[in-house]
Amino acid sequence: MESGEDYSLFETRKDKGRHIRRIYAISLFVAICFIWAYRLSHIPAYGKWAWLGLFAAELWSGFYWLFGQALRWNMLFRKTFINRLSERYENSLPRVDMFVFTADPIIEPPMMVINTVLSVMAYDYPAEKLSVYLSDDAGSDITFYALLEASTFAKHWVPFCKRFKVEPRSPAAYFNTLVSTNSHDHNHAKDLDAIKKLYVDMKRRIEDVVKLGGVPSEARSKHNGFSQWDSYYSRHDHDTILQILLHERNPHNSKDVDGFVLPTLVYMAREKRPQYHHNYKAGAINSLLRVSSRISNAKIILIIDCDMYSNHSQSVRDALCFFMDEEKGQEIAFVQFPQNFENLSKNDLYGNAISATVEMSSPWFIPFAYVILGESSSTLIEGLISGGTIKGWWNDLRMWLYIRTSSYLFALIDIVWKFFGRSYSSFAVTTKIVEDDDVSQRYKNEVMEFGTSSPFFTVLATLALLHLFCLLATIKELVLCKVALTGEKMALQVLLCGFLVLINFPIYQGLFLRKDKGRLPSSHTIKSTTLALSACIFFKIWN
Ligand SMILES: O=c1ccn([C@@H]2O[C@H](COP(=O)(O)OP(=O)(O)O[C@H]3O[C@H](CO)[C@@H](O)[C@H](O)[C@H]3O)[C@@H](O)[C@H]2O)c(=O)[nH]1
Ligand SMILES: [Mn+2]
Repeated sequence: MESGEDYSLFETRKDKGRHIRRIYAISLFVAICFIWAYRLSHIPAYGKWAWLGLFAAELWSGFYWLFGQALRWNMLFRKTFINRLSERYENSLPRVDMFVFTADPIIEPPMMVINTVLSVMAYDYPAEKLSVYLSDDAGSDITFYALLEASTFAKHWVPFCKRFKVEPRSPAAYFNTLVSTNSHDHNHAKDLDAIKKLYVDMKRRIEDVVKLGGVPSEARSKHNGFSQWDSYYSRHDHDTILQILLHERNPHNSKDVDGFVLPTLVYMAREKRPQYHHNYKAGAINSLLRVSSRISNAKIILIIDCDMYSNHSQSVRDALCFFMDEEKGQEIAFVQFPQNFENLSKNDLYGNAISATVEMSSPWFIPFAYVILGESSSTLIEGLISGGTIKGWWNDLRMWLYIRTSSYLFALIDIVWKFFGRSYSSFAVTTKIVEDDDVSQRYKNEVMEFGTSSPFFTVLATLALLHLFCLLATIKELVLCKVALTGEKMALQVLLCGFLVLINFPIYQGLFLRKDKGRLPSSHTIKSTTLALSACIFFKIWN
């Protein structure tokens, strides 16, 4: 057998710039050590505890940064050769089962779920070898209704994707990319209009059912699958609900409009009883493994959350390049695709928060400045290289600060609670941002999305208002010349507060200025203003 470079189905390359990257990382680490040394060698007599608090924060940020380097120290890039795969194996490709998970028709809207389902049904792969299973942990007939609609829409969508080599194959994501590009191809434009109309009609029907909170009896009577809900007691207490919507053994209802067979499509809500723990997604995977083994029994399984559509039609083939590589395939059991978050930020967020309370003229200022400037410019460059914008980078910086002051705080509270044997966490499923046209418009304009009500936002908004009050108070003192601060300290305070206010700007906008649906709910405006004002009054009296 041939072997080597020109034969393998994938190759692994090292990062070319790794030496520069490492030297840079080391220099940043040295600067961080200097910051720690400064904190330890300059402990003041007055305000000792605040100083040590800062040291603790910097120690944590420093270690956090250090752990992050583990991902960057030895970066590897992998490339697959799908042409070689199809040259050798096109006629003997293995079956692939695809598991999609959903758990709540409100938090995870059925439209989002079926867009994910459709994106994997339309993979560029022999359809008779593909099966899609939707696990619904809410056991919701609304989700089942949406999947039924999707099975009909797939008959048009899958051939459309193949005809025009559509990318990405989630209909919502694809239609979003079209806003700017005008099609010159007459056939394409005509078919596009038709498919869009089908999609919009389906979307309206599904959203009507969601608004209604149940499937109307007319729609129910069209499919006997709904009868499985007759014995349904609650989402925590029901029999197994299993419906095969598309299967090649049912020739009347398994082909697309061009007459080609579609992937198998199955809906499942596993049996649930209050006395047995369901074990979340892991429990659902377990049940689907058993069910799928009786229906399609593929040895390759792709697992995807309902909020993560597949953004490339070749993804299955990419994964197979690893599994089927003659030399190294035997050692590979698991392939992880990178995740891109569209409604958050393009990069993972990392960095450093170091309060620059050291005086600018002191040599100790250098490591502070180096770490802050060095880290922010490298994240900026990294962002720009991977196709981001300056505004996006600035938003990332914001998100990073927001996440650390809200979700980390809640995670800490949760851990403390758990330590005392209680669980406080009510977040079994992460809240998803519902994609509609307004939302995607705001996303394109890089406007932050709040919309939903969450205790996270109260914390964020209260802190943001405190920063604002702090800046106003400092400016007031400056104007009234009440305090004789040295120019340098004052400048730093204004700089720091000003920076925080700038970072928090979208929150003030969300609280007071915006009118759209993505603004902060007015209950938050009232709550956080009250909290921030009472904190101010409290400190005023206390001092
Ligand atoms: O009882 C449950 C709870 C959740 N899910 C599904 O599990 C997936 C992940 O849940 P989500 O709330 O979206 O969690 P995230 O924080 O977004 O998920 C991250 O963290 C999870 C584990 O905590 C991983 O499973 C995910 O892949 C990873 O993206 C979703 O499809 C849910 O529908 C279930 O099927 N059953
Ligand atoms: Mn998720």
